[in-house]
Amino acid sequence: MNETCILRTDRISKRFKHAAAVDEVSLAVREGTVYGLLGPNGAGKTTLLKMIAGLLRPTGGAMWFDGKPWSRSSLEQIGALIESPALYGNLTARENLNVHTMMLGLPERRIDEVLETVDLTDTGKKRAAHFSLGMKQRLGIAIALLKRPRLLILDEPTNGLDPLGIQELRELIRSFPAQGITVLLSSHALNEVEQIVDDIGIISGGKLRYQGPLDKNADLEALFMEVVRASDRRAGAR
Ligand SMILES: Nc1ncnc2c1ncn2[C@@H]1O[C@H](COP(=O)(O)OP(=O)(O)OP(=O)(O)O)[C@@H](O)[C@H]1O
Repeated sequence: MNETCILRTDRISKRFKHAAAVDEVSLAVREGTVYGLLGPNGAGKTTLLKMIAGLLRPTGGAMWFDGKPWSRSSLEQIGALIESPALYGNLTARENLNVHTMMLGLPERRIDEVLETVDLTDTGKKRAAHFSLGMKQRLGIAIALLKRPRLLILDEPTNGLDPLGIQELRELIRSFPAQGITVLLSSHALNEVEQIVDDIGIISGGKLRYQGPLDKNADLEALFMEVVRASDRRAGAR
């Protein structure tokens, strides 16, 4: 994959005490695509995304954003929703967004723009605590979009959503590349990912086992099982 990459990691690692949660992972996320990071529970997906989003410090390797070494200033162009969105339950969607626009020093009109993008313009006086899970996710994404990121990181975005919520989120995510936003998301729901992503990376035991464009005719589940089982066998043989 030699096209322009908005993000590259070069053998990035994160060790907690003596165990490597992420072990020399080299990701290549092409600009203008949706990249799906797949892996079983505990594979290292969240840890990897947290390093890219500046929430955890790598213990090894390097990261490149937009062709330059990753630095704190890269975060001005990286939006992230990792784990559940941090919302004020007693505030409306607009009020939640207002807190963030003030903190970021952004004009208030951004609020209307992002509400429109995530289709939450009509929630009026409803407080976030009373939102459905799908609405909370979309408000979390709206917050991440406020600063107009070029890369949006979403950790398990469809987790816990009902089929309608999943469908709405899928359409939203698919609309991002056309708006100049590259998406890097993690998931273990293969059938959902299959319909959203352009490229996939399969991670297990902290290592990237496979990376490439998703072949729409290929059986993703079979590929996933093969890659993860082979890595389990290698781990068992050690
Ligand atoms: N702060 C921490 N301290 C010690 N170990 C950690 C810490 N955070 C994660 N780990 C370990 O790192 C490994 C990878 O965890 P991580 O949450 O990144 O996986 P994941 O692929 O996101 O899993 P899931 O799909 O279950 O969320 C796990 O073995 C986990 O126990």
